[in-house]
Amino acid sequence: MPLTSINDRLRWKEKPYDPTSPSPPSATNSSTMLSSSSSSSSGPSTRKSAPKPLILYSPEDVERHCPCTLVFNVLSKDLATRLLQAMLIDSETWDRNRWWFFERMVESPHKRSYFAEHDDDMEEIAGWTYNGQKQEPPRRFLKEMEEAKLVIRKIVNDLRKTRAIHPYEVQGDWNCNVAAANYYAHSKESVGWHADKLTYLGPRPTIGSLTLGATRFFRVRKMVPDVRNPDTAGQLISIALPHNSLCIMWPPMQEEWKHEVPPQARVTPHPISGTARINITFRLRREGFSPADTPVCKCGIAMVLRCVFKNKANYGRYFYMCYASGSQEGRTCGAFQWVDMEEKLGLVKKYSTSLSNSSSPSSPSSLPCLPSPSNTCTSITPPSTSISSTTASTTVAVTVETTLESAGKPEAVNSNEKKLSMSQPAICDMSKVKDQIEDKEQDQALDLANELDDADLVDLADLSFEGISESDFAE
Ligand SMILES: O=C(O)CCC(=O)C(=O)O
Ligand SMILES: [Fe+2]
Repeated sequence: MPLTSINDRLRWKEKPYDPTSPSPPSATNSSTMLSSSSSSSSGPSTRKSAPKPLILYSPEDVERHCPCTLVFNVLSKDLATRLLQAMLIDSETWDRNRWWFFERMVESPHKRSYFAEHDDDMEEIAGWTYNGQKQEPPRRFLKEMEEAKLVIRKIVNDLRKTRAIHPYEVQGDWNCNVAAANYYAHSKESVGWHADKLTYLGPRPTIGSLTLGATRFFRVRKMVPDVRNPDTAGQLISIALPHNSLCIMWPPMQEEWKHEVPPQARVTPHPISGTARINITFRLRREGFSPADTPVCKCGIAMVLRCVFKNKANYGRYFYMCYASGSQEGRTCGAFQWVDMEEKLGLVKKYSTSLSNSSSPSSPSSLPCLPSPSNTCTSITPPSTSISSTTASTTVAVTVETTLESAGKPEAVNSNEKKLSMSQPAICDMSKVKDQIEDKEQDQALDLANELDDADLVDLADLSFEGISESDFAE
């Protein structure tokens, strides 16, 4: 019988024991494990300056530490079993991703396939380019995937009603019309550090990631220092994902965080799949971000849409860049172009007072919520608040008005948060954020996050490195 309430599903009574965990869950209530021991794959956790890794088992802890929601027992037991069985059969004909890594062709340490809901989606996905290469035509959603999609769509949309929706996100209902599926045969199969590509999903996507079969750790780390807690930049967070769990990655997960499924020493076999794990990421193929809307560089290959997270001056701006290096022996034409996301999304902007920290019109730092101190928009003061425009402070007063009619009046979603109204002006007082942290500290935290990337190159060179290897070619 399917569980009916989200609250039921968010509660997981039995925590699975995973022998590969450095700190297996205890019988006590505490499900957040703090451990300084490094996990099976080396990485930033070994660095002296890196904050201690966290290992999370409970939805409450996941919600607290990263922009993800974990839902246990998401499908009925029967549907989860049928879907796992159908995907195991289907996965026999899936393939590994291949791409150029410097001068050699490498392949992903897992198998992968794409699925589409409708015929139009099929045609469009057939035009998608990943790793600078045209993809195999997608498969049609299996009948069990259609069933799962309905459940996942409802959960995501119900939760979205309780969250602040950024103007760049899809407005109205979220749908999952495409899916990428991964097959990890055993504990050593993995996917490296990456963020899911925005090219065809658009900015600030929501992704529903379903796990079937063996429990694996899903690791996330924040690349952008949290202005309220810069020490956590680069912190490794491992989340145990058991059979029939849904991990919803909310924005700005793909802009500001990276994720991976690391190799493990061993996994506890699942009764149906043994050591294998199937993952299905349900996604929304977004209007305005089709191959026809994507610029092509001199290499004749679709460029990739990305967001700046390292450079402070351009932080949060989107750009297209050449992504041919994965397809032509590591060569790229170096093409680069900024995207005016507000214009692309048809948002109308009004700058109401002075911007002492003047930002480019195309920078989303001119929008409420950015830089985002957390996964939700918490630093929004009511529209009626008057704005100080003293030049010494970094007060940024921005009125944003969108052409979208969908949103209603502002509405409190909890004691601290106000739902962002799309049709009314919203004001973000940056001086409050700025007060909490000196510029220097921000730079240091940003440096730490960047340094951690360099550490990855050394430690994870054979598997993944941000920007170069499998990590960025995963999707
Ligand atoms: O297997 C997982 O949980 C993650 C897969 C993933 O990150 C992807 O497909 O982009
Ligand atoms: Fe991913």
